[in-house]
Amino acid sequence: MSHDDGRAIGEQAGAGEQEEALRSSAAFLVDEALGFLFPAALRAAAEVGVADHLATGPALPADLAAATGTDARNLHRVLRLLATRGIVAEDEQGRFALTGAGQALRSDVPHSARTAIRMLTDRTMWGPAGELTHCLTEGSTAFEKLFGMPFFDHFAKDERTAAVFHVGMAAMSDPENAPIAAAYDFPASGTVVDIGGGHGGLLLEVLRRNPGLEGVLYDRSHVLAGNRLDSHGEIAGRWTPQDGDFFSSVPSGDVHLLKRITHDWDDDSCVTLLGHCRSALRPGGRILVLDAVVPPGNGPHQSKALDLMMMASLTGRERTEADFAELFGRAGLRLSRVIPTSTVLSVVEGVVA
Ligand SMILES: C[S@@+](CC[C@H](N)C(=O)[O-])C[C@H]1O[C@@H](n2cnc3c(N)ncnc32)[C@H](O)[C@@H]1O
Repeated sequence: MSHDDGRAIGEQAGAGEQEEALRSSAAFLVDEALGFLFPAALRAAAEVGVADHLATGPALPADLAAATGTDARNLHRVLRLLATRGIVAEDEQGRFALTGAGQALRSDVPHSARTAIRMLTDRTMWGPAGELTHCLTEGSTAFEKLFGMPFFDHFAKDERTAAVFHVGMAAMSDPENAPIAAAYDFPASGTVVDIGGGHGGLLLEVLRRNPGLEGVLYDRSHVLAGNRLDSHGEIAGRWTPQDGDFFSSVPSGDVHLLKRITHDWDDDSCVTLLGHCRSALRPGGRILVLDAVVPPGNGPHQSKALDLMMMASLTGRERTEADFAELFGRAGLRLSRVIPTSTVLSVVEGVVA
């Protein structure tokens, strides 16, 4: 939220007016600093499963507390803050109900955001974000300072955080997968390789829409174990899981998908990875980077926030179209098209140069 019209204080007339403007600006900044408590409340509500207990209708905090095994007075305080942002609404009898936005906090609805919220506000994300100053002064990731190893190495060693991350990542991706699969005109036949495909939600949508295609889900073995494709009989026999390290090699195919992969990594690592894709691409093949393209200007965009998560927890960054063109060029590829989708992500298409 922007506070004023962007004019510098000195441009506003009169000392009294200047002081008033500063008073109001200071109050604005304090409110902004307190803003971190909203995701904290959202996290708490997601953790204890408040929304699942509101699925059948409004409830008093005392009843909700009994159902969730929480402290009634403290739960009321959390709900009161969530109500200020339209997640729940309190009625005149003091009962809280889910709003339209709040429905997506339930676990039992399609595209539930509950596990995505738990992942995005987990201590593996929240801790490093609180150490952004380290990134500024040292120019390096805060994750390693706090956890002693790189982000994905930690998940390979710690089952709890791995489950939180990969389940949450699949949930965050879930509403994006069908629109992305629909936005691109895939070839009628051939092999699509989803590189770092996680639990496979995108590959599932691509294979469903394109019955002539086969797929490979490529990721670490502990991630593949949680894949969603096994439970979808309609694509049985048309896909294989493949375990590997994408910095060593990638499976060959006609279309390589990289969804929310390049933003995790620094430029040199991306060039290595894109180079492996280029070598493994069959003649006439394409690489589809599915990431946000940071728009110019001062307007808000999810990529500008996520970029700081990449800075704090990983070595990557969100990129502009020019950044992608440069990366592709360094890997012997040519950026052929950028196709916007109805999600925050675009399809950035690359072909062999
Ligand atoms: C940000 S997640 C994106 C997952 C999925 N593409 C999506 O959009 O939901 C990054 C994925 O890259 C995988 N990954 C990270 N390092 C890898 C490596 N060296 N080799 C293979 N996969 C890797 C992770 O396990 C994870 O599934």
